[in-house]
Amino acid sequence: MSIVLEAVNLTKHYQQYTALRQLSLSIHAGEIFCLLGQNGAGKTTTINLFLGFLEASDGKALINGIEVTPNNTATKKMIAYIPEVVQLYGNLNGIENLDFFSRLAGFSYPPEVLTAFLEKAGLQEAAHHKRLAAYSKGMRQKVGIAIALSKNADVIFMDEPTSGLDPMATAEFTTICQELAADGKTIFMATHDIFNAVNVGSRIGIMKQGSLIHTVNSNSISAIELQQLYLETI
Ligand SMILES: Nc1ncnc2c1ncn2[C@@H]1O[C@H](COP(=O)(O)OP(=O)(O)OP(=O)(O)O)[C@@H](O)[C@H]1O
Repeated sequence: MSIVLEAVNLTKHYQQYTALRQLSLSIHAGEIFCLLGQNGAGKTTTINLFLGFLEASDGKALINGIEVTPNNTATKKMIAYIPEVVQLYGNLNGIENLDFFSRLAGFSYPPEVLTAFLEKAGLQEAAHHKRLAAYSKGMRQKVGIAIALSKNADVIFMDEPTSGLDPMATAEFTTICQELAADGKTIFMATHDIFNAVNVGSRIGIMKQGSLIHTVNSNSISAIELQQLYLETI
């Protein structure tokens, strides 16, 4: 499998403070990588460096072998970002939001294709024509996933995707992520949800104070063991 995301000694300083310290990591196509760590451990900083929202102080972030910082426009086309709360237009419905945001990214699709993206993202058809203001957090997230699909992104970054989701919505979210990964999409998520990380992730990283301390394969560890390792690490 090809390496889609790569960090090479990736480092970020804010004045004297080091938020990310020499992160080296390779993530392959079809992987779901979950990054755990306490508040302030450096998870969002890592994502922001891959997104090109921040410039590295040292080292580099690469997407499909292309370094992010000097090639921001090219790498942005390969990725999508789903924040903790997906910002959409409350007075537009699901289809209209998807149409708007996919056009912003330079794509124009007929209604049946937009519908297919929403279905692939797990949004029930009955909701497609409802105004976003009536959507739950899980439904908004599905529109976010549909936008990522419409952009043809290879990599989807997610920040705290399961926070505030009920167990049913979390289980649905897990299934959708696994389907996306089976289609070859790469998912990188920052999360505090240890149980979900074991369930959905193919690999899990644990960060402490800007350093990646452990990476483990999810099939080699139980949720209880991961929780133990996490508590010993942080
Ligand atoms: N713009 C900034 N200026 C100064 N320090 C910053 C800035 N952004 C982040 N930091 C610091 O960098 C560290 C890492 O922050 P980051 O947001 O990456 O953590 P996190 O692991 O995502 O935390 P959380 O789980 O709370 O989202 C924190 O100590 C934070 O205060």
